[in-house]
Amino acid sequence: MKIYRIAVIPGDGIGKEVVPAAMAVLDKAAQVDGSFQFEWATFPWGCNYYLETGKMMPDDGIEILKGYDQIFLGAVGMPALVPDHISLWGLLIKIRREMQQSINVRPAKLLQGLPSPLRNPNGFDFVVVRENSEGEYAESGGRIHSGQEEVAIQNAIFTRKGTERAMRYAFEMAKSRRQHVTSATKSNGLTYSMPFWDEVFAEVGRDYVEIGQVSNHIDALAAFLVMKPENFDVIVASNLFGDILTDLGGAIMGSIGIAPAANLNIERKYPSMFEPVHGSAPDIAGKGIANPLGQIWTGKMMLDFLGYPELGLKVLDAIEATLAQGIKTGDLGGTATLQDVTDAVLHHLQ
Ligand SMILES: NC(=O)C1=CN([C@@H]2O[C@H](COP(=O)(O)OP(=O)(O)OC[C@H]3O[C@@H](n4cnc5c(N)ncnc54)[C@H](O)[C@@H]3O)[C@@H](O)[C@H]2O)C=CC1
Ligand SMILES: CC(=O)C(=O)O
Ligand SMILES: [K+]
Ligand SMILES: [Mn+2]
Repeated sequence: MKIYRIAVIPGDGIGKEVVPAAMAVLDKAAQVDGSFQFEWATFPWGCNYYLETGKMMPDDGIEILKGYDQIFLGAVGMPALVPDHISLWGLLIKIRREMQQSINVRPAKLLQGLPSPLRNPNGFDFVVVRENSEGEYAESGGRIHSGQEEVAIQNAIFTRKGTERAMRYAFEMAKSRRQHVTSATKSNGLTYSMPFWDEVFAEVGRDYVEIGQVSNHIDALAAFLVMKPENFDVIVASNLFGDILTDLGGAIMGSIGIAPAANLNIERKYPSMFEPVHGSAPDIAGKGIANPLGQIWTGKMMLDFLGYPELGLKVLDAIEATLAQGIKTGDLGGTATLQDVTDAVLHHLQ
């Protein structure tokens, strides 16, 4: 029997609730398949750990994680007690960087059984390929002076290597989808990074003449996702633009609580990390009412990456069957608890 050793980091807030729910679904999926099992190792890293030790994870945390096949993470952040830039950069973004998880794949589509808040969702089905290692999220800059004289500088870093890597990944993905890539730009406002981004998109695009290719400014693109989301297939975006577009992707599905994501080390040299789009949702944490579907769909993406796409589809079918039954948490307008939804998914997964 094949064993997958998965490092689990529930993290903070609702991460602690949705992760065990998704683990139960993944264990059931493994049972349905019958050829493999998960062996979970849970690490209590996050903001409570920080409040006790002064660190979000131990100094050898990255080395520990390298010993596992993949990482399954919930969410990080306890903004009332730990500043967000400390908590996220000390754990989530640190893992993304040090494990060279350079691509963040975030699908969004109209689900069976879940009406979109859009009047005309037109069966939209797109994937955002978010550059995940650089761009606007760069530890480059500083703060000087204080009071009225204070200055803050935040640099964005775009390398040819990182930019090209994200774009090639997007074009390759489009080959097995609907043959179209949209690039999110803002070259009318950002005078260095985005003209460079556009040039690299045009260059890489020449290797994929059979794939449709369009650039949209990020502001217009955000509006198009609301007005005609069906026009998009693969969207390639920088780190910040991709971050914003994918909360929007969740919202037009029905809730950011269902949006999944995968931080991929595409070279498969280090573990990849599977964590949903949403954060730790402090406003609803600890009540048992968080939507576990984003974390469960994220688990489906881990199954895909491990080489079980048909099993992954069964998980997505079970999610849709649950929604079609009307078993929905409060973010989707329902009254079901996290446990009700998880039980229904487990029931439908046969
Ligand atoms: N990848 C990560 O670990 C992320 C962490 N964060 C962190 O999470 C904390 C809260 O950030 P926010 O900006 O409030 O974003 P958030 O995604 O945690 O929450 C935004 C809104 O969506 C709702 N929501 C999110 N997930 C839900 C779910 N599964 N079920 C039902 N409702 C859900 C929340 O209740 C809240 O009203 C901060 O510390 C932030 O830095 C934020 C985004 C991503
Ligand atoms: C940090 C964050 O919001 C994200 O990676 O989606
Ligand atoms: K998350
Ligand atoms: Mn985000």
